[in-house]
Amino acid sequence: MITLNARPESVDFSPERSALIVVDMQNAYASVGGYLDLAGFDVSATRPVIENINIAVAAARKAGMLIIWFQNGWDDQYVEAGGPGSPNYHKSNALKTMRKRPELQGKLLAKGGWDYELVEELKPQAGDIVLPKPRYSGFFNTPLDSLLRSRGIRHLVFTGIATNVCVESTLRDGFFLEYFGIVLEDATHQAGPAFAQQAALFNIETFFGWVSDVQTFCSALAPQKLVNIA
Ligand SMILES: C/C(=C/NC(N)=O)C(=O)O
Repeated sequence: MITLNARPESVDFSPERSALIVVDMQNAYASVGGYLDLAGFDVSATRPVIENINIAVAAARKAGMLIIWFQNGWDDQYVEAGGPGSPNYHKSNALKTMRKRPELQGKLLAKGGWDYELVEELKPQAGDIVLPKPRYSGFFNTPLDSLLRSRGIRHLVFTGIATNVCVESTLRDGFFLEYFGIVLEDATHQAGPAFAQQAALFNIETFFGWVSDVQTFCSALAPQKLVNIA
């Protein structure tokens, strides 16, 4: 068992029974020219988040944790997005942006396109799981729950974008399914103003889970050996 310093209190977890979840680190959410940028959200501070995710992934992999990469989006005809009968059709800013700018139709969050791809700095490796998801929560219409249950996984460590949308949605659903959710705050970024990040983290640490950071996570997984030089 490893003890991770976190807010509001430390959490004990076993790396073999935990997964590191990387939420939607696609060009859509982290790159200039991607969906969030085109829809008017600020993506200028996402580079350090990508670096921190790489650090957390390397440490988790070394410690024997399962790595799960989510990719949010739909087929290029947007059948999976739902038509006017779906709230997603009305609330998705990607779908709204494409209705406003028809030249983007088929480009935003469409499987097979650049917007849907993971950013080039992040590369899943053999043994990792890459899961497409059609809605904000990674538990909805995906095999996530059975993949986790069949491996005896109880703790989910979250990184990715956006803290206040897909990260929080997935962590909340996980809470209801009896998973322990932990967010590494400096490996996440919000969609919207800075207060959205603060509000999501407040909700998580107060009601649904725990909040820590990448350095603390890495130190917990690979504690430095103390050398007695006296
Ligand atoms: C706003 C948004 C967030 N997605 C996410 N990955 O958190 C969207 O998909 O429209």
